[in-house]
Amino acid sequence: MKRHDYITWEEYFMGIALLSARRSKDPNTQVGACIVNKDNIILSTGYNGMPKGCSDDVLPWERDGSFQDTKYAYVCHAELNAILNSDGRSLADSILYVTCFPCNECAKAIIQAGIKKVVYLEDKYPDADATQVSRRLFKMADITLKEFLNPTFYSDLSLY
Ligand SMILES: Nc1ccn([C@H]2C[C@H](O)[C@@H](COP(=O)(O)O)O2)c(=O)n1
Ligand SMILES: [Zn+2]
Repeated sequence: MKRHDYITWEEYFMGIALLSARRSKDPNTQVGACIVNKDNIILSTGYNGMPKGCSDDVLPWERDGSFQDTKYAYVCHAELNAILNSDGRSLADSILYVTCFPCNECAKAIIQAGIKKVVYLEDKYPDADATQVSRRLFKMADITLKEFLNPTFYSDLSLY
């Protein structure tokens, strides 16, 4: 008889997003993303990090300071990296699994890429302007938003 306690597709893809986040060098917030098509095939993954060829030993990881001296000016977000890592595969009607709610810049890229659903784990900055703008854009663009809720699964895996 087959086993029945296997993980769901959602748990599997969010698990991959969580594992991707562990590649991030960001000392404060590690974010991972996984994009999947309607046949449950993984199209791409990504995590937040400095652009290719730009040393993450040289660029700043600080949160505070002048624009040029903080990470925010340089870091590529996990969602954008996942979109750019898709290597020409169509992302039309795909689903994005991401460990942190997308910012407004990523929301624009998500919409333009044709992603139709965003499953997120944590809404870390719910009151931030970037989050409010994202929610507004997702609503207008008819993107489905779903919060992923399954703390037991992740504490079992010690991934989160
Ligand atoms: N949806 C998101 C949100 C944030 N990030 C990245 C950008 C930074 O590397 C980090 C946030 O840093 P914090 O302000 O929390 O110190 O996470 C992302 O990739 N995707
Ligand atoms: Zn973003």
